[in-house]
Amino acid sequence: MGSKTIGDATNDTGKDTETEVSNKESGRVLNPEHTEGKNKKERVEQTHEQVNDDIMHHPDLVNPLDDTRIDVKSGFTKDSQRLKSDKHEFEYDAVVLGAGPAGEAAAMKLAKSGKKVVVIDPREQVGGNCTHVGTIPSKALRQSVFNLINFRRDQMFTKAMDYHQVPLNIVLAKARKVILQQVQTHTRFYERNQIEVIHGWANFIDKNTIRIEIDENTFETITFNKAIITVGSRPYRPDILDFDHPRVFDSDKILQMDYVVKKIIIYGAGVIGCEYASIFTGLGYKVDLINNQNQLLSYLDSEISDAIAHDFRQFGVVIRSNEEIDHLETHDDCVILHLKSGKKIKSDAILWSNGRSGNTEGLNLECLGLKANSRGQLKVDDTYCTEVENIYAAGDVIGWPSLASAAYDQGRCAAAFMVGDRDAEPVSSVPTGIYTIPEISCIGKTEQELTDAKVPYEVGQAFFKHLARAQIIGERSGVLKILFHRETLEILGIHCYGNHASEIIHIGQAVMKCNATLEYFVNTTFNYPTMAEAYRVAALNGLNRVF
Ligand SMILES: Cc1cc2nc3c(=O)[nH]c(=O)nc-3n(C[C@H](O)[C@H](O)[C@H](O)COP(=O)(O)OP(=O)(O)OC[C@H]3O[C@@H](n4cnc5c(N)ncnc54)[C@H](O)[C@@H]3O)c2cc1C
Ligand SMILES: NC(=O)c1ccc[n+]([C@@H]2O[C@H](COP(=O)([O-])OP(=O)(O)OC[C@H]3O[C@@H](n4cnc5c(N)ncnc54)[C@H](O)[C@@H]3O)[C@@H](O)[C@H]2O)c1
Repeated sequence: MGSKTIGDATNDTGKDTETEVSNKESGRVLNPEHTEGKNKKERVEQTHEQVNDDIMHHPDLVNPLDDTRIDVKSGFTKDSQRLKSDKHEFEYDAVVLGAGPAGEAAAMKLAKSGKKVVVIDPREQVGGNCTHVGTIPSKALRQSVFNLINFRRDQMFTKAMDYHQVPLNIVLAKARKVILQQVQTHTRFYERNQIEVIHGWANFIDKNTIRIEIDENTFETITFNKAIITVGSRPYRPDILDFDHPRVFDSDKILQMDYVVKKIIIYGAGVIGCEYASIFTGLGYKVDLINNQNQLLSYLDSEISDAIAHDFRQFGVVIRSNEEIDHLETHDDCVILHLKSGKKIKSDAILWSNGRSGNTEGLNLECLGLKANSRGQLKVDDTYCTEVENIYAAGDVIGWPSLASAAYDQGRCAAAFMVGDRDAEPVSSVPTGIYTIPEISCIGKTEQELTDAKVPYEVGQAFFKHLARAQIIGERSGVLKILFHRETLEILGIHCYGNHASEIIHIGQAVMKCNATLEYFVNTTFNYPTMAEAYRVAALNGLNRVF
């Protein structure tokens, strides 16, 4: 990954005097190497060299899209510091490494449980990769493209307007606004809960001490009773690609694309690859989607996987299945992808979207006796505790399911275990929500899984094109499938393809959670016309098959 350069804005703590004072008052110790005399200076420089080496492995943080800085005011004053409730000799009850959804949820739970907690994140603003480069910008971008597609479809507008391409950075204007709003919202959460936030890179010195690199010359050490690692993940970058080349992108860098392309290669047909295939075709780009498997998103219900592949092709995406990169040629005006099968694909740019790696390299985990796996992920038990008893981990850094939705719940649960809540439960069931155009969402078992397990199931389905609401809002494709046990009518899986699928699924999720049967949907009156009516239609369709 790229290195953090001198003057990189991510090093600027930009703290105001109030925060500085409260930091001192909160008892954090400035690194003696930094504050002591000249003899120590050489040692400082040496240490700094080593740290710089570590930083080479840190993710190349993409700065907030908006230049507006938002400082978190910790809310700490001399008299309002949280009282330490645990019996230990450390400065903090808990330290949280990373201010993404997992870190935020952990910090909130710890603070609400009366713990003195500090959050460390090198980014100038809270929200994590989720807010700055992941979920939020990609979903805001998708919404803008979705609006654009609907606008173009509407004959009232297309007659009056010539078709022209819209550059990505213009479409991103809305995303910038959403990011700013999100940062403001989350900043207030930290402030209101009096949680101290330090902007810097954290790494361990031992199991109760962390060093924070605040800027090029300032290090601090803090001591803590318990820690939670929520440092998230970054795009996996193989050595064979030069990500400094202006035509080579990953999902972080793509948000800075400032030129218009006609054609783009997306390498990797996972969730990110498929979501961006929708975004780019919506913008009028020609897309080559390279899949190293024979089916798109093969863990989905196979009818839904076929449906998205069919719709992609209709939009002009060329899906190339069972292919693998051999090498990439880069030129000033194009890239040429050479595949192991001998095919060559020429395009204006490439988006590499083939997995992510946990941000564990710079943490000095060796000093704790912890080792991440080959994807930089940490192993935890059912309480989110690592192999070191006072060190916990949650979110993308522990691997499954690598979703913002789950990261938040995992962070909160981990903190609940840290404070000894008896009713804490680990996250085990997570819906899938894929924001392609149209969306895909599902929960529970697939037909394949039920068939393999020899469960006597039946299917009920509702096609969106028959629903009044869908006709009113102009939805052309979409289906809701309910899989249920043909004897007990227990709901076993729900699969939805179509716009609003990620919202629609939650009705079924709630019903499944209450252990209600398929009959719930026929004995309950739904608002009309709504997309939710699909449940009634699908349930009746399914019941008609039972004999
Ligand atoms: C393009 C894209 C789209 C996505 N869309 C969705 C979606 O629609 N729905 C969904 O549920 N999920 C989605 N995800 C996944 C989601 O963004 C992640 O699962 C989520 O961000 C994980 O949260 P986290 O708290 O574990 O970490 P992150 O959000 O990754 O945050 C970790 C934080 O830790 C900080 N950090 C790193 N190293 C250190 C260190 N040494 N010291 C201190 N702090 C450190 C980082 O700067 C970062 O701010 C998407 C991801 C991508 C890339
Ligand atoms: N709507 C959503 O929920 C959403 C949207 C975008 C991204 N995400 C999350 O982001 C993550 C990344 O998505 P993606 O599409 O890039 O990839 P992916 O996780 O779907 O994997 C794509 C391919 O890369 C491989 N891979 C994954 N990590 C690797 C690594 N470190 N080294 C080598 N190979 C690796 C996988 O085995 C797979 O073949 C996913 O976990 C996904 O859950 C979620």
